[in-house]
Amino acid sequence: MANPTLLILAGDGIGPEVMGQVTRIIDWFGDKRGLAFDVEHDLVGGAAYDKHGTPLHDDTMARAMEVDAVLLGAVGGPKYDDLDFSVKPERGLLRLRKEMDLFSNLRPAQCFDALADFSSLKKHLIAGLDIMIVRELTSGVYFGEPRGIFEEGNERVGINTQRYTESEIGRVARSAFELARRRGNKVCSMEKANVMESGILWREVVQKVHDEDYPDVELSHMYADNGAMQLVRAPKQFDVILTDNLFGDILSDCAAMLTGSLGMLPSASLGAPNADGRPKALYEPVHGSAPDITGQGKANPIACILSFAMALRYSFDQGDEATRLEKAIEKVLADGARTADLMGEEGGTPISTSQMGDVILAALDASL
Ligand SMILES: NC(=O)C1=CN([C@@H]2O[C@H](COP(=O)(O)OP(=O)(O)OC[C@H]3O[C@@H](n4cnc5c(N)ncnc54)[C@H](O)[C@@H]3O)[C@@H](O)[C@H]2O)C=CC1
Ligand SMILES: CC(C)CC(=O)C(=O)O
Ligand SMILES: [Mg+2]
Repeated sequence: MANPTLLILAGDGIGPEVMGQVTRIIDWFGDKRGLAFDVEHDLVGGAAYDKHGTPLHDDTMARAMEVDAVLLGAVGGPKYDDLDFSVKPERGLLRLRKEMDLFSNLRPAQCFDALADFSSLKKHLIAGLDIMIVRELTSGVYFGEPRGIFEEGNERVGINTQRYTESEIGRVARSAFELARRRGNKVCSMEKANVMESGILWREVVQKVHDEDYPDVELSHMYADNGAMQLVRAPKQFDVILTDNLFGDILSDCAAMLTGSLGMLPSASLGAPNADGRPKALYEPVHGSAPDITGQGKANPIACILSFAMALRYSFDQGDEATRLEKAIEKVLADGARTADLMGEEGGTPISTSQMGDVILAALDASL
């Protein structure tokens, strides 16, 4: 049987640095576990703009549609801040999400025991934390029309449109309920139904999908601003949080700090299952290109490595191998391995991006 195919788009800033460690881990699974992938590399974001004048070449888009999974590092950076909006690096990533129809973005926030002291919250609030944010990814205000900056009288007006159809809400709600059934069986849906019509529709559709097909799952609704507050007040009250594109973007960065660092949070962006039952999928860390630490060997590669673990689980039916990788990360953290972002007030000597890769590979070897 042919090997599964992986398209790696390392992107910009720390993207290539963290992805460098992921490729070592992919090689390890090929060498030591007989789990070989056919890996291809291509450009996205500013790197693609520099070569092709577009943040995502059509050939790259076409290949993303064909492979079994895409792994992405990060896009963007100050070098590209003044580019026309249509060719900004971030547009390359948004095009991938839209054209691959990756409507369900899974952003798990789990607190590793070894980092429970490191979070900016008190230990008892986050020890054992395990929540899953399900963020709608292909619609909402990031894509709605009209959008743009227009002349209006003697000044300019910036417009973005929050737009959701019932079917867009329904399909992501289903994915959240399905996930909840395999976890703590609870979904909290977050919107702003008090001030936005799209929020009213969101709440109605989520409730209807629940009542018709998932009555066994515990469902609650919360305004997203209260949700942000509750996430830092008592995060363990949540199991699955279901929310839209914009609120999900913000709430997941917030959830990252519950786990200690934005450098720890992975994500999976999934579409509807293909004929073979496998969804189109893109895996990427939640963080961006981190221009402030690019090129210094300081980036934490764990979010990107955990994203590959999600690929093993969700695209390749390799849940046991995903767990092996997650346990290896748990072990190195327990042994005290820390990149600079994980240094607490007590200080200590951080290890570099590649040294974090070294110790995780050693822990994988020890797992055999
Ligand atoms: N999915 C993507 O490719 C995303 C891209 N971006 C883009 O990235 C650029 C920078 O955006 P920012 O707002 O600065 O967000 P960011 O996530 O790149 O960085 C925020 C802060 O977290 C730190 N950080 C992030 N990842 C880290 C890691 N792995 N290890 C250690 N520290 C880490 C950074 O050093 C920075 O202080 C922008 O161009 C933005 O549009 C932002 C978010 C997501
Ligand atoms: C297109 C991205 C830069 C938006 C973002 O911050 C994210 O998806 O996390
Ligand atoms: Mg974000």
